[in-house]
Amino acid sequence: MKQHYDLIVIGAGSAGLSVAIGMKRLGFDVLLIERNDHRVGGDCLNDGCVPSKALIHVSRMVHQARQSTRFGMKVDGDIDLATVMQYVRERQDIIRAHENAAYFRKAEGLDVELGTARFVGSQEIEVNGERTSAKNIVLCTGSLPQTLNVPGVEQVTVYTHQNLFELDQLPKRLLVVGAGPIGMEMSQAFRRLGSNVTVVGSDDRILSKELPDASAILQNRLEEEGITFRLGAKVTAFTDAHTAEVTLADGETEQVPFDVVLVAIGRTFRFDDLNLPAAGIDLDDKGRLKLNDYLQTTNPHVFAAGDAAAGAPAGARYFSHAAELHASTLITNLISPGGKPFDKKLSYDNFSWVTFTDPEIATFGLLEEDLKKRDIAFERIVYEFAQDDRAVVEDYEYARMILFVEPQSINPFSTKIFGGTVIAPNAGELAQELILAVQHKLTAGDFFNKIYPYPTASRVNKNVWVDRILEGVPGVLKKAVKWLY
Ligand SMILES: Cc1cc2nc3c(=O)[nH]c(=O)nc-3n(C[C@H](O)[C@H](O)[C@H](O)COP(=O)(O)OP(=O)(O)OC[C@H]3O[C@@H](n4cnc5c(N)ncnc54)[C@H](O)[C@@H]3O)c2cc1C
Ligand SMILES: NC(=O)c1ccc[n+]([C@@H]2O[C@H](COP(=O)([O-])OP(=O)(O)OC[C@H]3O[C@@H](n4cnc5c(N)ncnc54)[C@H](O)[C@@H]3O)[C@@H](O)[C@H]2O)c1
Repeated sequence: MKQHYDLIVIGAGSAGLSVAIGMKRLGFDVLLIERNDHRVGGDCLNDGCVPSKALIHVSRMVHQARQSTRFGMKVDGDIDLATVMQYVRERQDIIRAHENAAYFRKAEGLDVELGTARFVGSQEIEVNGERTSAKNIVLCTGSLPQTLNVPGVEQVTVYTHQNLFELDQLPKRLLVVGAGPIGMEMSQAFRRLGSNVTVVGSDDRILSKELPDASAILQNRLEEEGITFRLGAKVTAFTDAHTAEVTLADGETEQVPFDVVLVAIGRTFRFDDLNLPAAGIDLDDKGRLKLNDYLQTTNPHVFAAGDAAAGAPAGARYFSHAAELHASTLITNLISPGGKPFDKKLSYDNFSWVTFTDPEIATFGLLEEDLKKRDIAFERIVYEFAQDDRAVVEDYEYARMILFVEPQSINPFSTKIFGGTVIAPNAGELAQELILAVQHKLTAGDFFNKIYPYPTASRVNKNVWVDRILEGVPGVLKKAVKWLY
């Protein structure tokens, strides 16, 4: 470790790796600090995206195998969770082979220090008993699962995403507290692997950050798969190590027995070990880093990226690709000589995310509430997949696309998309064209004039426009065309 760097990055998760590698490749002298080698890759690799998506993959295979009994196949027996988790760990190890301290030192020439960093001055850090400083420092320290503080919780082994993937026996009864993305992805995965799953969610619908259409379609599918929901409800106590007292929406209470309880009720932060006061870095009233539009803390030399940037004025987005967006925004600003007036503000206008349930939910661009808040005139168009041949042959007619688009004008080909949601199998892939369309202001005509091979699933991206365009051609134009014919 040197005495001084151009940049110090604390935390080697999605955010820290993007900032550190990006700046190093641009020729800067960068120190990356992470608690220990096993944490390199952060939540995403170790106990977030990667293990959850590997588990979802296995559970989908099991589910599809069971579905084939409909066609006369004989499928029975139970899965062995230890073997499933072995697969999950193998997949993580493949990625870990190129996400570890030794690899980044050799392949990227990064200085990587394994230890817990703390501020000892405005631009000075102490790690492993040694001090170092930098022109700028980026906090990429992530977030933690919120804890469920109810009476009796001390008698319960509470699982969060941090220890869920250590389970080696399938719980017969899984209680999931929280109906957000972790709760929904994991409920379905465990249900498909064979657990009886009950979900307790405090909002009156699942995935309350999504459009109500998406919540309703997904809940219906999950109920068909056998998941039980208690919504508008809360776990108010644990009466013993395997029983939760749930207060329901109508005020009644219900005792819910369980073998394992997974708590996924959002994120929180702990900054105590960083000694932020030594660097003049303030927190906001929610305990998040106080940030401006440029991801700068109250110390002008210290910035934040990734989950740690949840206090940004643009809002909180807890995603690996949000960390990448923060990293590119920061790097652009750090290397541009202009200063504030020319710097890039963090914006989520072109942001998107996917919830990897089956069906998936992909949400992108400006949301309905953004459009209303900004007083932007829009129309909501809905495409039911029941009209699509591919959806019919593959049995997903329930799927739906909702787009927020410019109001119909004299030229129906010119309509642009502001944003929307697709709920369908592989919605994350179907939506990629739409995401590009939002970002590059493509028009209805661009989709209408594209020849989509029949019957690709993404033909829906054209079909959503067809009726609107044909009906939108002005009558006088139709008459003129007929007269000329
Ligand atoms: C179950 C689950 C599934 C998810 N699925 C997806 C998904 O499919 N797609 C998606 O985009 N997002 C997903 N996410 C969210 C995504 O994992 C996070 O948004 C992302 O990992 C955040 O990255 P980060 O770099 O900000 O933080 P982290 O990955 O948490 O990294 C922060 C690092 O900082 C280190 N650190 C903290 N303090 C110090 C210190 N003082 N000194 C040294 N090191 C320190 C920590 O050890 C940690 O490794 C999921 C999350 C969970 C929990
Ligand atoms: N596919 C993906 O990209 C993906 C997958 C998983 C997680 N993530 C990220 O991880 C973050 C954390 O996920 P999460 O699901 O924990 O958080 P979340 O905040 O998105 O959802 C938690 C849900 O729990 C509810 N809740 C809060 N307190 C409760 C209580 N006491 N009892 C019952 N319900 C309660 C909340 O109202 C909310 O609906 C998400 O914001 C998401 O960005 C992303």
